Amino acid sequence: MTKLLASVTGPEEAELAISGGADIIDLKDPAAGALGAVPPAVLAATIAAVAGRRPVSAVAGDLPMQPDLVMRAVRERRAADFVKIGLFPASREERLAVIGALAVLSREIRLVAVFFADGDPDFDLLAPLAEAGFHGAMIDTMGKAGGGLLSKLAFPALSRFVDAARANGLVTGLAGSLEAPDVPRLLVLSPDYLGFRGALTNGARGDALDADKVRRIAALVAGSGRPVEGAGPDGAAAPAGQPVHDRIFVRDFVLDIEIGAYGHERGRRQKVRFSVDALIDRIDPRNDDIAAVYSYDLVIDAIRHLAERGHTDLVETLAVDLAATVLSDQRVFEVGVRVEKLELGPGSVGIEIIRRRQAAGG
Ligand SMILES: O=C[C@H](O)COP(=O)(O)O
Repeated sequence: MTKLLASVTGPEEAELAISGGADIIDLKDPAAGALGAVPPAVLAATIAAVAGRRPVSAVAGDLPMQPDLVMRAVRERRAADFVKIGLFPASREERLAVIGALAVLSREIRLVAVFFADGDPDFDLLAPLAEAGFHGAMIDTMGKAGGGLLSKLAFPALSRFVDAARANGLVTGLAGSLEAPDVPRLLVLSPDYLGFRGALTNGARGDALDADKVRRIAALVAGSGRPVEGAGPDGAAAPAGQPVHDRIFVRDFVLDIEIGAYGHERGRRQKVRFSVDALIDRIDPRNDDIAAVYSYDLVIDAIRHLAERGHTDLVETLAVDLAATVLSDQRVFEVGVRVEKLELGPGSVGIEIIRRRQAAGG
């Protein structure tokens, strides 16, 4: 299950984060950069205040890729349960030198490497990180303006990161100006944790933490916040004679995809148009919560994911796989998928399928 990592500035905010439901207390000075470090004394005070109720992580700081500097910063924070080290922009050799030097500390300190979506992330470093004994790897953003993680790294790339990190035995985390609507989308990837700072305050990243904001994000990460009390299993009860389901749709979504059974269709991409209609539980007007709805974002992410998985011979396969992904969300009752190839003639050719959730036990 995905956990909530909350970045805090010290003992007081740690207390708020714990009361709001955070699973990991991550010490950071937001005013000092993406991975701005707090002094070791603040780390010690926070560890004492948290008193083992939650794991505490500390960041090493926004440091250049110089082994001596990074080693010193990590050693100073060895009291933390995890120390996060940013893989800031540098040559591969420079980053490898830092990773190699840290191997000696990985026996006594759980190290987590932080890639930056907007800082030349090199996922080929996941294997060297695992060899050096790192405990985990996460992605964050260096810049905190101009959009969050999903605007800086596409969903398929994030999916590849989570899969590759896991294949290397690393714990995985995603962060970077994440907002509430990002949570259900990223939960699809089942990262070990999602990290937040900005969304846990009442304003900017540097403002004070707000326990209610933590609570809301914690509920989303836990996958709760679905129908409100008394709404019944299908959301708001439908008045007699009215439909019990609503429909969300994505229409005419065109992507370039490697598809086709003919030889001339291999090794190239062609335009494919997707339209999806999903019947979902009737929307409950009392529950204005992103967690309560099955969002079209989830459909779009699923389409993009399919488009990046490599060559597929048949549109039928794409349609069936997309329908299965959409239906795998318990909030979807029935799905219609239309997949059309657009470059085989003056019109379009393709397939349209409808799939319905099997009744429980059926
Ligand atoms: O480790 C998580 C970060 O502190 C995320 O901060 P942010 O949500 O403000 O980008």
